[in-house]
Amino acid sequence: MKPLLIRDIGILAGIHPEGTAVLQGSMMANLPVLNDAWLLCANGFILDFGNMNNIPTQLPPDTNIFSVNGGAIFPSWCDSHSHIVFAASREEEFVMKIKGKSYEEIAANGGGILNSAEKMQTADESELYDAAFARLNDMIGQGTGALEIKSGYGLTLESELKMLRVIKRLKENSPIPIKATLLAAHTYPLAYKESHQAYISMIVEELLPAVYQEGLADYFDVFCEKGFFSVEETDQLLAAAAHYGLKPKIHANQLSVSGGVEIALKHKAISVDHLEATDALVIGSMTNHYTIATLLPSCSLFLRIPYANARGLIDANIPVAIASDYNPGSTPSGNMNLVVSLACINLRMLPEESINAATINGAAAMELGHELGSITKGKRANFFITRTLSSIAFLPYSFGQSQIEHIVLNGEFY
Ligand SMILES: N=CN[C@@H](CCC(=O)O)C(=O)O
Ligand SMILES: [Zn+2]
Repeated sequence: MKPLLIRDIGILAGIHPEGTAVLQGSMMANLPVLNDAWLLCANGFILDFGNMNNIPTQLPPDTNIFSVNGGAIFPSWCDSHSHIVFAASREEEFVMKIKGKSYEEIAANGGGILNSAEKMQTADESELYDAAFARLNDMIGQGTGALEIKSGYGLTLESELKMLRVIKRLKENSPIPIKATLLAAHTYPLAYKESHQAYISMIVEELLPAVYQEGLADYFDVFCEKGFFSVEETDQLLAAAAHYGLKPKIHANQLSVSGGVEIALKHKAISVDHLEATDALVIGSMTNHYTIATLLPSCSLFLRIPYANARGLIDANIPVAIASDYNPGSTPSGNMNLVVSLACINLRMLPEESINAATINGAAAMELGHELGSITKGKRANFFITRTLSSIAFLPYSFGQSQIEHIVLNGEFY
């Protein structure tokens, strides 16, 4: 791998100082930039950067020199919440929603997660892998440079393991870091509708030990919601997962104020995700914890549900990340550029706040902050190069229109 010097960078964005772990409160609006810059990468990492006035004259041998002619560079998006392993799309539910059915009504009639789970039972593992790899590739092309992927469409021992093995293969073959999350507690399979404890026992006594043995998961997730998993069931599951060293990243308060946030905080969750239904009490309970609030504005757009109270969370000094939630039901899109625009438009986050939420705070929500999420010396050289931008704000402002011209991963053009 040859060293790479990029020159004539109009805006080099996200040059957070070494050691910046996560941003909260007013710091979220601080996106440090350098204008008229160069950037040097070697062995897959960021070696140095500076102003064009001081471009290095002594370069490592064989350095490739590339001018971006005034284009901007941003650290790759760190997408900390996705469900990209699935067997089939669900556009029939999309049409049902257009005709007036709600997400809950569709789910209660065997659609939703159960619809995906039924198809997962018979899905071929290598076909699942190929389809997920194609989605991953699309996301990388849209600027994503780190990704979390959940199971949760298996809902049986065999199918959850099948999904996690697909994620493991994606991890092994992906050019970007991937974190795996066990989400067997996504919904109750029909057979367990009246015997929740039997399904929980399967997760605790069979699935968790098997997942641990094969090293298939980094995190544990529960959909804590009315009609899905109760607070008590979530508590029980998170305690069991902790025995296997799996920290929580949970779905909470998507459809109602569920108590999921408080139980996640009790178990020291890395993040609580969704929060479309969040009142002042929930925000109050999150202050003085390190748990990140991961907001998913494309899900609100697609389901026509309320948007999370990002301003309330930021004003209460809670670190906010944003992520795609790419899945076949509530968010069939993994485009983080759109997520960043929606965060500005509908979460009323400033462009700087949105970009930080999708980069450095997204990395923190996957415990990858030491290697990703900013343009910092020593970090992995994952970033994207855009056309010339009149300002940082132009990126989210030009919503739905890609400004990306090149992707660099591990210090090489992708
Ligand atoms: N809410 C739970 N899980 C997914 C949707 C799953 C589905 O509908 O397939 C979400 O994050 O939105
Ligand atoms: Zn989700």
